[in-house]
Amino acid sequence: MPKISRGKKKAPKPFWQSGSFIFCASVVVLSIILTLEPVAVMVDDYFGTTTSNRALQQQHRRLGGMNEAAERHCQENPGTCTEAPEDIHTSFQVHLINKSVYRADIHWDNDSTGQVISNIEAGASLDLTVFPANKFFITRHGVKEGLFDPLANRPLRFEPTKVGQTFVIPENAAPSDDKCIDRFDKACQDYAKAGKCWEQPGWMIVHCCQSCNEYSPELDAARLIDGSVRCTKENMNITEPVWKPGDLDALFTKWANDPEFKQFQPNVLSSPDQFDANGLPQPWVITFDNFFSQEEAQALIEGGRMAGFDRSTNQGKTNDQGEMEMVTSTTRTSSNAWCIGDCQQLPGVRTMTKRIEQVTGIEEKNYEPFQVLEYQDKQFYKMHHDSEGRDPKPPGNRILTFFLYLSNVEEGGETQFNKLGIYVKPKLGRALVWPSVRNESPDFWDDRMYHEAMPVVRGEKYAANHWIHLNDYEGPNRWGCTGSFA
Ligand SMILES: O=C(O)CCC(=O)C(=O)O
Ligand SMILES: [Fe+2]
Repeated sequence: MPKISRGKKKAPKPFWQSGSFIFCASVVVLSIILTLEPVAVMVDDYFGTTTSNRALQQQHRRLGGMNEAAERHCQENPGTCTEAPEDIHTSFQVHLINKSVYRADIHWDNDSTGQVISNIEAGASLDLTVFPANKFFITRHGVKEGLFDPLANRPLRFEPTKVGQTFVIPENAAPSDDKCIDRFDKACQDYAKAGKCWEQPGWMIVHCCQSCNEYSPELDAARLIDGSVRCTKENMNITEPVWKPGDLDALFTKWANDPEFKQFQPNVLSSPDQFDANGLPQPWVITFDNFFSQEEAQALIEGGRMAGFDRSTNQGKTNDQGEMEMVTSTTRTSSNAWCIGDCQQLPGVRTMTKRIEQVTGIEEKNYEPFQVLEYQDKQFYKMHHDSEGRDPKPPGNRILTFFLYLSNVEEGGETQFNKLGIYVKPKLGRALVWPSVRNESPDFWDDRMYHEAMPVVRGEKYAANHWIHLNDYEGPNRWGCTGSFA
């Protein structure tokens, strides 16, 4: 199911609720009960040859009710529960070689929007375990932009039929020159017919341009597919930024001094009253040590689980359609989930956002959805900045980070501001707040605000980011103009 930005949409029936899946799951369970030894051997075999698929696993877990053994089999053998094979032993291995210059994702074609089962580096090869009738398609890594066979001008697809087959992503495979195409045949037609092109224009234009042209011609998807045409500030109605010079200082000063904020236990860790070695005023960093309840923290953690925690990614290059490639991060080993859809509606999540709106005076439309973070043993996030010099995208720079510690951590997991020498210990209920821009120029970053998450030494760390932008974020996000569809 696609992550259509921030809105709600009726999900297509997942495959594990289909008759064929139930049949498949029953076969797995029965095989395990009746012939424990061979099935165990077979599953062991699979471990070495397939990449476990966390997203799939989490979807299964979220939906619940699935037999544990069947669930494990299907998780560890991505793509194997798509069709009802007559006999579970009919699975077989095929070989995939990537001669292209692109790192590619392999999607199991589920007749919807596909399910990533593995990825393959440029120049690498891979063994895949598949079942008869499984179909696959290939995209650039991290976005669903299909790789095409340029000679045939067709998306690259493969449909294994026998053991040992080798499939090749050719040297000159590349995204199609024609950008106004449907990335998914049936799903695009179905969504466009159901009026989704206007409901979720960004996702639909980028993924289903051809169908939007056909079913909602007045949207003019063929023109808007070009990110530089679609995402202008004029089109996005971006007018007044939420902060003018001086507003940043005024807000933090109020937090530090006004009695109405005492209930949140403000604690100033750095402020312009202090001076650095060059005699320059220091930036603001503040904690509110009693900002939210345990129930609210739990709501965000649960919401994160509902949305599905995935290994954290960074944003990579932007393509012509305005999508940013998601690149698995090496500087960040944690997992995160975007609190969208049902998560966003949880009462504890609503009250948290409302409180942040109240204390900042900035409306929710300028916020990214909560990003919930999960750090297990030894996981970290190396030094980085939450914003960039001058962010040219319509929402503009992230101006403020509201960072919420959703758990206590036995040891480690501090947030360190590398240039300021400040360490903040995780504590349930504590909010750490800092600006990413300068008081005198809120559209430009403050390069002193580099920070990092120290490795968790003992225990687990849960936390959440609420990033606030200078301009409206919600509108540009709906139109696919923020670089991603989270
Ligand atoms: O986990 C932390 O302490 C900081 C995380 C962070 O900086 C981020 O997610 O951008
Ligand atoms: Fe950060």
